[in-house]
Amino acid sequence: MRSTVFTDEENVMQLQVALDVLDLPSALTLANQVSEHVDILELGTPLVKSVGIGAVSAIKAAHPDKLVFADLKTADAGELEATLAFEAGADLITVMGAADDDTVRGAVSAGRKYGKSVVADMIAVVDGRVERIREVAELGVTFVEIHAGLDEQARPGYTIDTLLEDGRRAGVPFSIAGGVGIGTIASVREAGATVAVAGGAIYNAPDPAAAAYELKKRATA
Ligand SMILES: O=C([C@H](O)CO)[C@H](O)[C@H](O)COP(=O)(O)O
Repeated sequence: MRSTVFTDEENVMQLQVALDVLDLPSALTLANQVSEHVDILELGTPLVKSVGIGAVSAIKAAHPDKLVFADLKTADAGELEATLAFEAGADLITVMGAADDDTVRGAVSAGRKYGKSVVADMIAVVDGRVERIREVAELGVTFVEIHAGLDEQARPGYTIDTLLEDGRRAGVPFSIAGGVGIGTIASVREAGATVAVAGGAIYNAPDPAAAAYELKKRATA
């Protein structure tokens, strides 16, 4: 694996907020509310699709001191899509871990060109997930995101535990996404995650700033 813009400083787990809103004013408002308590501002996939890649530039311009993560979930044309986001100001982008190896390689190649980071999103890779995590790590991604998407989370009986178990087994740097909240973030840290991703636990909270503050406290405890 290769670390570029992203640095795992002093092995302290970082907190990433997923701005899963659908318009730029709402994204900017939420980012302003929570930025002091988070390390990484993520433009969720629906936001990028709704607003366009210009949303990345707007968030970066408003928060130049934060890492900006464009959750592209690229499934094809890895170099092209990663380049679009890096040119727009993204510090990290996602490529699907389930994508063709050449798609992952293309995104990694763009990351190297721009000195930015590529994260492999393992959403929908369930069987053989640990093996695929190791393969994409070999392809040069900065870290993997072990992720249960919103649809998987909505199924009865969902727990974060299998994500954590695969993170422990994989032996490569990883983030966890999929219902991270006050009740689970300590277990994410204990599993050894580099980054905890929280969306709904922050944007659905009555006070998003307070929720981000509490998560950050537990992320670093
Ligand atoms: O990536 C996400 C999802 O696939 C929608 O694009 C979410 O941002 C990610 O799952 C984090 O959100 P929560 O699960 O609500 O914490």
